Amino acid sequence: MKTALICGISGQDGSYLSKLLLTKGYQVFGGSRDAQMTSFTNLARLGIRNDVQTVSININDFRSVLQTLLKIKPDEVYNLAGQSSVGLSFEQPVETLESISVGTLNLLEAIRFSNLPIKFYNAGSSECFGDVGSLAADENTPFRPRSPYGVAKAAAFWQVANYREAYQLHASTGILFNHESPLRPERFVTQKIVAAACRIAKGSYEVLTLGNIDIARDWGWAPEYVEAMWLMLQQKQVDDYVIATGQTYKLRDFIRIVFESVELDWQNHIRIDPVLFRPTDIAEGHANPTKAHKQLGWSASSNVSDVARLMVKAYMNQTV
Ligand SMILES: C[C@H]1O[C@H](OP(=O)(O)OP(=O)(O)OC[C@H]2O[C@@H](n3cnc4c(=O)[nH]c(N)nc43)[C@H](O)[C@@H]2O)[C@@H](O)[C@@H](O)C1=O
Repeated sequence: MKTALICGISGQDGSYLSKLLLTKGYQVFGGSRDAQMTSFTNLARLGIRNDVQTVSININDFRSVLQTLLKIKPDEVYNLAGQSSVGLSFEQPVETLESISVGTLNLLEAIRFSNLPIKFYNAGSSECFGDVGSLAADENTPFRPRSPYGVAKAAAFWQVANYREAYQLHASTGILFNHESPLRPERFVTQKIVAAACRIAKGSYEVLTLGNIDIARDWGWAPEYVEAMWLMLQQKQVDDYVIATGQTYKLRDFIRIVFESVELDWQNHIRIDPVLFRPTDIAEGHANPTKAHKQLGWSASSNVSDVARLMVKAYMNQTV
């Protein structure tokens, strides 16, 4: 039986990845900063709260990381921890940089120091590319991040690449484009829209206030993306991969699809507030996930309409 340690177990990806690894017969340890004080509601929603052994680990504390690795001796470590909101990173740049870059470095250094044959997955991000216009970014596209979050993820990406070359670690970064699910908090725009549209459909008189709705993104379905994470660690040839659907849509389109699926006209229910615009943003995100398709045999099955409808369905069922 293989053992996996997932750092950042309480988030969307940590929960779906746990479920996937459990179905593959893994023993799953889930790391969280203070496991005794965390409610792990996402694990509970997926019905796997009692199947995951939770442990307290602060990846910003080298001692805590090393001790956890020596105790659990995992075959695979997944780093999904750290501040995950691009918007919040403008308000908390130091916490963002520390939790992402220093946290990743601590994990790499502890793996190296422990001498254990651990395979390491690092959660990278398309935010690293910045604004590349209509160019579909792949693994060779240079990074030019436009947010503290993107800068931190870029630093972590190069740390992983350096440890792979310098110390022959089996360490990969998945450069994931936006991926959504019912486990997304409302801090992210897709769930903010879904939640508001569903509440309005049920009689709420609220107005949905948004920032820049002219942006465009490649939105995929999170449960499919965790499969790509696992596949990366099963490869003999260690590498980094862009994970995305390969299709880009305007946020306006996502809003329209969501409101249409609850039989409302979106134009009657939203307001734009420039306060919600980011100091710098990415106008369009385009991806070329060909390498993942060719080498991992992975490709996205759900498109943006599937994502929107599945999220609406889940929200409606949950609150009925
Ligand atoms: C790949 C990347 O994907 C995610 O980061 P994100 O793209 O920043 O996601 P988001 O849902 O916060 O914003 C998407 C876009 O939507 C615009 N937008 C308009 N109005 C609102 C609004 O009201 N709220 C929010 N949050 N965004 C808004 C906002 O300005 C931005 O252009 C994370 O998973 C991250 O961890 C990650 O790695």
